[in-house]
Amino acid sequence: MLLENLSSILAILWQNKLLLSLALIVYLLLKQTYQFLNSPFRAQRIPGPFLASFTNLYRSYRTMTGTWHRDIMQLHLKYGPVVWIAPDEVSCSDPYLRNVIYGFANDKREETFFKKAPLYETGSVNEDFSFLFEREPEKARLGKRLMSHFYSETALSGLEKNFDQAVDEFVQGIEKHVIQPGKVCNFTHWVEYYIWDVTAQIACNNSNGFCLAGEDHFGTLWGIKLILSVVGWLLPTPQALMITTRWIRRMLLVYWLDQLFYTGMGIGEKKWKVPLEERIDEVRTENPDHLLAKFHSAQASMRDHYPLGDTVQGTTVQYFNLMAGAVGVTPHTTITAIHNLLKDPTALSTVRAELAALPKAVTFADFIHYGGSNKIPYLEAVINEATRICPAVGFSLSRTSPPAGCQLNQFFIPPGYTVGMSAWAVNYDKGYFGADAAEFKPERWLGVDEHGRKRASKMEAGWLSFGAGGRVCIGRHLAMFLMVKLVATVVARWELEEVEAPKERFAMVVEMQGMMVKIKERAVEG
Ligand code: HEM
Repeated sequence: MLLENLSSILAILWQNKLLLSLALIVYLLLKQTYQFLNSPFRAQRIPGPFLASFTNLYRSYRTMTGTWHRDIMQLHLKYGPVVWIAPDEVSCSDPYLRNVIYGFANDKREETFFKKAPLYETGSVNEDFSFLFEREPEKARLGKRLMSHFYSETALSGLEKNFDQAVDEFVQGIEKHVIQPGKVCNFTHWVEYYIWDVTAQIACNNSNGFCLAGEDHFGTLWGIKLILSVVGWLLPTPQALMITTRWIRRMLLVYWLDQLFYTGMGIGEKKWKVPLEERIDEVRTENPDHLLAKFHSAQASMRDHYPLGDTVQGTTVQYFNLMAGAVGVTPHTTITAIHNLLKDPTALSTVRAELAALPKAVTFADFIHYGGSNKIPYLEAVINEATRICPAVGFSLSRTSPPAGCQLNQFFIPPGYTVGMSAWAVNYDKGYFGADAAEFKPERWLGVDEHGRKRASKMEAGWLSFGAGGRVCIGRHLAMFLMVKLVATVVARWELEEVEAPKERFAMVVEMQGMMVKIKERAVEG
């Protein structure tokens, strides 16, 4: 009887599409209302905008408009350090709570360890290990043990000639295509060309020639941005995971993914004629010291944990992680550093004086901390400050509240709910970084404070630009290397006149789009 009634209701709804849509809307409203009324966040009166506590659409809409990184700062200014930002998620901005959420995993910490939230799965497109999107702490630890040392200062220093080759090509490219009277160029694009060229250099010992040509071959850079934007838009939308599988997501992006790998491995437009596996074998056999060969050789050790994955896909996932971090993220911090130096003539001349005191162009040995002596502390402070003031990873680093739940100030977050921090909200905290937290001030990274503690250590213990704890960015040394070489070259050689300031746009990364400049040779005294 019940079944008969139900099937006749369904039949009526199916015949009347308007009624069906209305029924769906009523169902969703009832579900959201039930979830809202029973939320532990409501019971504890965690503050936040009503719409955000009721529906994910609030955050999705703000993400699509490209302003979420600034919106979340405003929410914290208005509502305090813990804010209800989505039906099952709170955001926290208090730097002192950073180590509660982003600790290290170990066997004894299962009850209190915060795993990456399910939304990270949105970026997973196959069965292989991905640093960025893996949620299981044990697997992430394995990946770090096997592969993060590829990105250590020492390992990267061994590839310095590849960085220098890309810098040379950048200089040649700017001299050939840009330095002409009155010519205005999109400098954001040029920094992207340089970082893409370095990436291909250190992974494949291959000169991709973007800088020499002064253009993005085959829409490759556009492809990386497209992939990151799509993933960024889908991250705050849990429905994306309900209606897609890894396979569907891969099929949606496969053209652009393959384009990236083939271009990175130096065969661009001939790509469909050469099987990916063959090309990887060629490149890694010829260049065993470069990153692609290392990604490939680590695959055998991953197989016990990823029996469904395979060596070619596993290698390309590592290459994608490198491209996303380097080409997707680092240009925008570099642009922030240069933009702020142009606005601050004193800082610019301090950097120039520091570089002029070096016997030759800056080398990694001039500034690495491990076993090295830092000869360019001010330039390093400029880059750190740019990374603090404009954290290019703009989304909340969401985690799942652990089996024991967690205490965030006066609020208890039960297990299974999502908690996260946005570097934009954390890095501007006046209580931690000072009343001038919103200002670009490299000096805050230098010297010691009134208690004799290194200022840089305090900054690093509070900021969130590279994440924190067990899932901290593995590419931060690479990012520094990329930025130091480029910023040093630009400010030492040329005068830049900013014709149009860069414009911020949030997708997953906060891009600094369209910094338009005129460039001319610099007259150096003596
Ligand atoms: C200025 C440049 C960069 C910034 C601001 C940055 C920022 C971040 C942040 C905030 C995280 C933490 C994500 C999370 O907890 O969910 C992260 C993770 C990561 N970054 Fe970076 N990154 C940068 C450059 C790079 C580069 C050059 C690479 C290249 C290898 C890279 C690779 C990664 C990877 C693979 C992870 C995931 C680590 C894990 O979850 O275990 N990043 N990055």
